[in-house]
Amino acid sequence: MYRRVVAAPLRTRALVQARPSPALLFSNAYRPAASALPLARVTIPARAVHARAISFGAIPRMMARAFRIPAYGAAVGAGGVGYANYKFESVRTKTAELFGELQDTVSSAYNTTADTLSSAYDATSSTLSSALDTTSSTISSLGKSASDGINGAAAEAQSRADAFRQGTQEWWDAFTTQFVKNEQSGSGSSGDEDGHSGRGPEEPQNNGGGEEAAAVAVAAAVGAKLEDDRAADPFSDGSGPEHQLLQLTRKLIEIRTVLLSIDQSDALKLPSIVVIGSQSSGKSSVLEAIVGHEFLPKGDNMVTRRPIELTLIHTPVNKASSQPSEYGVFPDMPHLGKVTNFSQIQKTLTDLNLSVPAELCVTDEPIHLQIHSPNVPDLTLIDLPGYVQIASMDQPENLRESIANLCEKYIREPNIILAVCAADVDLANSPALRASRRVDPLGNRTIGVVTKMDLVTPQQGAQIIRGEKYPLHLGYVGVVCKVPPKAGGVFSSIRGDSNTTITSQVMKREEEFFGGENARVFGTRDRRGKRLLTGTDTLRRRLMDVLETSMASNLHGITNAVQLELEEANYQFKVQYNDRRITSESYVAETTDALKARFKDYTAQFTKPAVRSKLTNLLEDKVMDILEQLYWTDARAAELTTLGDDRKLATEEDLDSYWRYKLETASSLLTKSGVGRDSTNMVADGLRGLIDSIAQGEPFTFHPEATDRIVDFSHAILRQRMGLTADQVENSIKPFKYEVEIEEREWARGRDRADAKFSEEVKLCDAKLGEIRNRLGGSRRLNGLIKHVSDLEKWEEKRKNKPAPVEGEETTEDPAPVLDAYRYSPAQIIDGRHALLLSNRLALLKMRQQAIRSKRCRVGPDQAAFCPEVFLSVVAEKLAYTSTMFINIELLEQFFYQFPREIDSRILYDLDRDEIKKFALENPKIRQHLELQDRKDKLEQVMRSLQSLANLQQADAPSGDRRRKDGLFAKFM
Ligand SMILES: Nc1nc2c(ncn2[C@@H]2O[C@H](COP(=O)(O)OP(=O)(O)OP(=O)(O)O)[C@@H](O)[C@H]2O)c(=O)[nH]1
Repeated sequence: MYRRVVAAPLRTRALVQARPSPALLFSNAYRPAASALPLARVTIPARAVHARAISFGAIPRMMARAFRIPAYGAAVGAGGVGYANYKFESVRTKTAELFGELQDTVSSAYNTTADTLSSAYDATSSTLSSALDTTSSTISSLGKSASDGINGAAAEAQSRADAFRQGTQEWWDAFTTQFVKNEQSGSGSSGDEDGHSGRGPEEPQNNGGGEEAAAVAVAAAVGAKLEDDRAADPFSDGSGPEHQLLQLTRKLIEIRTVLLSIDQSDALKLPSIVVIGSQSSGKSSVLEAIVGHEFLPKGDNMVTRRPIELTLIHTPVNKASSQPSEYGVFPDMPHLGKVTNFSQIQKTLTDLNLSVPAELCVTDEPIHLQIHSPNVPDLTLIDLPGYVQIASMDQPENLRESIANLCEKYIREPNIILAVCAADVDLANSPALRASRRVDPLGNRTIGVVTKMDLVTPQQGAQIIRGEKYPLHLGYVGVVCKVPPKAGGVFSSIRGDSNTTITSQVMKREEEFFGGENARVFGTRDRRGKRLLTGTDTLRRRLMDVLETSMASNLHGITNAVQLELEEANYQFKVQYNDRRITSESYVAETTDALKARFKDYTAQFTKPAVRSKLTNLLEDKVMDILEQLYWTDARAAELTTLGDDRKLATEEDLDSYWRYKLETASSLLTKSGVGRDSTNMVADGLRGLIDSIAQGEPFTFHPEATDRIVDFSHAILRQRMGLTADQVENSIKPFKYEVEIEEREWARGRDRADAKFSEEVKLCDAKLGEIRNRLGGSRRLNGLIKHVSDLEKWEEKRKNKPAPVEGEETTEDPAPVLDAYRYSPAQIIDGRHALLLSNRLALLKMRQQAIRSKRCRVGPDQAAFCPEVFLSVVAEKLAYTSTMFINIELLEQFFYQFPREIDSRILYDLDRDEIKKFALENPKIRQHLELQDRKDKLEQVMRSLQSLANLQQADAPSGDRRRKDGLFAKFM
């Protein structure tokens, strides 16, 4: 169906024309000089070697296809010669038609062939002469009539085209080489390219004549080369029509995979081959024979529970590459990578199947597996759970129905059905055939595979695959897929035997079974005159052909559907995203940039004045605590205010040492209160709050894991810096623990701040008192309650201070102020106690505020003992100032430097491709954007592939059209 045109070099053509015609060669008259041949080869230009890779393999294959010449025919002997005679007639007629097409190819291939033959002749030069003599005498003994026949056939061919002669010359060269070889070895191969033995009873058994010899020779040359080619690469990737066919199938399989990843709608589906059959009918054995490895789950406990979508990808052997040429890939589990061990593939498949709970038993969630191998054809196959007759006790009741529904879903159009039936079970009972008939009554897309042919007699087997009882348009193929047991009863398999695949073992066994004596039975034809199809190899090739044809016939519909989907996707992309393309990577980069920018904005809260002010507030709160602890609770507190008003006391030196020590204690309490730790904690808490707030805003609400990461690493930075910072701060304020020098200006500022702080405190107390007042219902009630609580406390005090009673003396108890007890609830009593405290505190605060505002406190730092509030406020400010400097250097600057870098390294660079993708898809808006973009891209990719397929078909138009115009599956009619 494909034609290649290769221009032959002039010198080569001349050489071809110098060869004798086949007619002459078959006659007794021709006696080639043994020495002349090698001499002739020497003249072939070296560059012609290059042509071998392109065209040498194509000739025998095409010839074999065209002539259907059995390679086995090469066996020299009377039987073989008889068969050759029969074939030669068809050779003679078909060659004339085909040589027109083949001429150019053959001519160009001449260089290569001649080159090959040259070396072959060199190697056999010593025996060539005698071999040719033997040949000639054999031909001679076959009779003159045969010779005439040959001459006639050749003359007819010669009259049809000059080119035919040139091509024939080529074939003669091939023939002579092979013939000599066969003469020497006395052996030949058997079977045609479809795997048939080609030894059917209808074939003539004529044993004599030169025609037979010619046919034997051509068949031998073609067959041997075909076998050579197959051995090198059974699904050749070389040039030539088969290559194009494979390209077409492969491209369609690629397209199918992309389409499946876009969506599962039926409109965008290219066909696949679905394997159905009852349990133990041999489905797995057939698939494994096709793949060449034992890799499917095995076991009694219904181990196939999910559809296994198998994509076989033919990969040519690349000896130079260190990469494995044979491996499996689970696309849904990329972390597994290339699995080269097929036992591992089997284990993974078993685990994936058994992950379906026993109570469910089957599910329609498929497992995807790709197998790359030089030994597999490009195919897509779906293995389904086997039909069961009745569910066992531990299986769900509706199992039969579930499996049937699952198969029903997969055998819908456009899929091709591979209905597997065992030969030893009546086809009438085959659930696979029954299911396929429902959806494909004519069997237009059903291939029957009859397994276990060895379990019935050849006659019965042949009868089944004739398909007369249950006809299928695509027919039946009989196979024997059980791998022969090794000595010791163990099935031989690929494991531990790298040179033998299951395929070769199965093929060997099938060759024995369908060949030999059984060849008479299986070599017959069915009612439509078609050969019975037998053997796994035939099945493989048939599947390739059917899949390719089916896919190609779906091409038009798919192209239209893809075009429509693409237009819609383009429109949506324009409308929704204004054609703006994004990637997961760009989204991550944008997000981290935004995070850094937001972080920078927020850091404005951490300027030095801002931190200083916060620290000052912290320390002033401490000051208030110290004042309360040392002064406000001191019974002599009022005394200090009075002393301050005493004009006789000029400086604090004139003051009672009690107040001077008190001031020192207060100063010490403040400077030794853990300022380093507290101030560092305060700033670090501020930073934590900042990070929490920016990491929780959009878009991080969609990325909980990333948020946790940010929080974790920012906290880690802080933890790392905090100890050091606290120590540094503590060291820096150490001098203030011994001496505090105060300037006038500082004192004045401290006084103002102390005054303000007291005002604040007064306000707070007022507010609290106001709350209690409101709760009680007015000032009168508040005052009454305060008085009552005060009396109560006095009574309690008195009672506490009362001396212990002397034994024997009568004791008298002062009555508690119970009168008002019934007027207040316990909660009000508690409020009353608070109110009493607050009013006392208010009185004190107001008194001390007066002191702070007094003339004395305005004088300056030498009056510090009179005005501890002002002094402590100044110290607090100094501590805050110094602490801020060191916190800024040791903590803030470090954090501001490290945090953005950590964002880059922990989010931007630390994520691998999958994590980046996962991150982007977490954001629903981005996911929609990416999904639409991905869909559009894939549809465009599919459109491009479809376009290139159209080009491929156009390039192949003459033969391709011929086949297509006959309609779907025309080649199998
Ligand atoms: N004699 C003979 N036995 C075969 C042949 N093909 C398969 N078997 C045997 O039949 C049994 C079932 O074969 P499988 O390939 O596991 O059948 P299956 O349809 O995949 O079975 P389930 O996965 O259980 O549905 C195995 O013991 C095979 O060895 C054959 O051509 N001849």
